[in-house]
Amino acid sequence: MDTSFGKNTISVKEARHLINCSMRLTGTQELALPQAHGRVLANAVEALTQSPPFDVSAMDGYAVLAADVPEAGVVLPMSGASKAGVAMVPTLQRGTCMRIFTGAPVPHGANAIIIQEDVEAKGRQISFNEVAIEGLHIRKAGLNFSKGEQLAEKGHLLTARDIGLLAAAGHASVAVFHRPRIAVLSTGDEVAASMADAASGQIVDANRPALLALIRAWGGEAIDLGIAGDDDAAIVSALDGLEADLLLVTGGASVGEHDRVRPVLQALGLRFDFWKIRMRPGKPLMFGTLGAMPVLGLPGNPVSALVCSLLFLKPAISVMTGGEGLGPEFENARLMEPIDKTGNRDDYLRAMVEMADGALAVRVFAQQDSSMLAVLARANAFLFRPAGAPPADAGEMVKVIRLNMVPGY
Ligand SMILES: Nc1nc2c(c(=O)[nH]1)N[C@H]1C(S)=C(S)[C@@H](COP(=O)(O)OP(=O)(O)OC[C@H]3O[C@@H](n4cnc5c(N)ncnc54)[C@H](O)[C@@H]3O)O[C@H]1N2
Ligand code: MOO
Repeated sequence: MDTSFGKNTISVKEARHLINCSMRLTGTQELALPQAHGRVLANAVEALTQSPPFDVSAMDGYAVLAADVPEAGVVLPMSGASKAGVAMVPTLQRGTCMRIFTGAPVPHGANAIIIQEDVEAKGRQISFNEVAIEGLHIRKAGLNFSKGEQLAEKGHLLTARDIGLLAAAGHASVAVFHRPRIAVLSTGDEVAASMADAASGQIVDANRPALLALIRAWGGEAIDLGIAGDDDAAIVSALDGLEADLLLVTGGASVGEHDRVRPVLQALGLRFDFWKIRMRPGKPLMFGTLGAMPVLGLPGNPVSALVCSLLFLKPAISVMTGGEGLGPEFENARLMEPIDKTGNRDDYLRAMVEMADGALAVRVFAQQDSSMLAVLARANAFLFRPAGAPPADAGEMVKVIRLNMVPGY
């Protein structure tokens, strides 16, 4: 634990571990399937029924016993029909055929479907222009899934595809984790809520809107605490009565005497786990707990705040909803242009990746200032360089994080 607030810095991995360890699992609730979209499953889900429930036809045509149509030119009388949705499965008499429609149960005694384009119907006499092969155009019972088969794992984020699948498997509702309640407070005398509110010398708050959006995209319930200026009373009042699973504060994490967040939180009883990590951008990240509530203090620079969100907030939300709290995925890419050596912090450089000769290629933006949200918004990747990495030439392999692989980022 760093209580000196000055010299010691910890690695991204250590910081993520400390943050994740402080996250508590939210409770669970049962939600009707359409409402469960985007939520995280609290239990594994099994099929309550098999699909299809019985052998069904995949085509409109005629059901036959394959042995009755061993060659083209056979003529069979039509003895009835099988339609989708009927309660009774009909029985096919040998030496006859039955009209059948897509999704209808295959009659007992039939084992092949000849599509209607391959027959000539003269009244009830059906002439087959194709040979019947056993199993042709039949979807066997349980082809899609069988009863009791596990269809989704605990911790899975439900997509629209899952919702359809679980409905087909007989579920009307599922147990999901509550959305973690995550509060966001922007700080700083210079920060205004909008252009209309901005006095001379102020800038418009970028971090709070972006963080609120990320919280929602990553499965949390966002609580907007607004903006507090650099004065103790405003910060205390913004936090008054707050009940949240995590508090995010942006700005005021650094060392200036106007950076009031840290001293105020400390006066309120915040127990610090760390302050400062070996990464760029995002060095002055702080983390601790205020009573039972974890508090993540993000740097005020917008790019720093958003890089830290990807590396720490997303995993933290995942832990609170039963996930493993892993960091973003790295992929290999070939450098298109040389890059400089890295300093004593891990670097997350704003970059562009593209496909070249079937593999990822990457180049970094010339401007990497952590205030430049315009560059971050244009970037589609971070190029990761570990602290102390030497210069790298065009053609060398490097690690990248593709931003369009991260939902909502
Ligand atoms: N002497 C030192 N100065 C600084 C250090 C340091 O180690 N020694 N670290 C620098 C680094 S790195 C960062 S990152 C910033 C972090 O500063 P704070 O977290 O205290 O943030 P502020 O000073 O309040 O703001 C920094 C920057 O970001 C703008 N900002 C703040 N909030 C918002 C917001 N909600 N929306 C848009 N922009 C925001 C603010 O106006 C400043 O320009 O400290 C360095 N300084
Ligand atoms: O770490 Mo600061 O976030 O470099 O700008």
